[in-house]
Amino acid sequence: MSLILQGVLPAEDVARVRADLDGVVWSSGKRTAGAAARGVKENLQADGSDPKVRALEQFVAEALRRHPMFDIAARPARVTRLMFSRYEPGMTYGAHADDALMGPSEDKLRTDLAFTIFLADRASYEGGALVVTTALGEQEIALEAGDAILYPAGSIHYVAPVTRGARLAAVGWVQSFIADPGQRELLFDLSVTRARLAQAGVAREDLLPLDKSISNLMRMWARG
Ligand SMILES: O=C(O)CCC(=O)C(=O)O
Ligand SMILES: [Fe+2]
Repeated sequence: MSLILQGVLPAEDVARVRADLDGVVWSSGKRTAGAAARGVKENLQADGSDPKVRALEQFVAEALRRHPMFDIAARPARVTRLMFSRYEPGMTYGAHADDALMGPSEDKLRTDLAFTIFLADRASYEGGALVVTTALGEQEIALEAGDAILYPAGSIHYVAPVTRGARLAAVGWVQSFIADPGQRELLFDLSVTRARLAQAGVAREDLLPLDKSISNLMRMWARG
């Protein structure tokens, strides 16, 4: 399941992140690419060892975790560090599926879901859509600054070449408590329905059997 998360960062926070990123060192994205992706990855990445970049990563990661849909869509057990990427005209990231395991060798996590938080104003660049292959064909995702997409890390996807301006984004990966996408979608549907029923005024005690089912399915399926 893929999901758009609207308004992960409000406009003023996007502006702040962008201003701070203006002053950092950018180097070839090939340094952080897995073996399979190295040949097709042509972008720039902010230097993750810079404390200023690290602070920005944390700021953006906290905003993502606070988004009301992130938790029920991803059921995150662990999240990688974020990477800030920049694509200037001619830059692209060719078709690939993400590595199944990421992180330092002693502490790898399984990448169930990938996310991209778009940071550049949509009108400020051309090209640069994230294109994800789904059962229904290719889906092009180019969102407003501050919005994010959550999608299966195991899908084939690419970033279309940028033809004008600069595409700026933060990307990262999630290991979900619910590894199976079908089970995760089922829990998502139940949680969304629960929220809608509560909003429509259904009494708390009448929602208890549904709450019990959601938490017992979680208990049945969750693996840390
Ligand atoms: O920038 C994006 O939208 C996706 C980048 C990507 O596919 C990756 O870093 O593996
Ligand atoms: Fe990727």
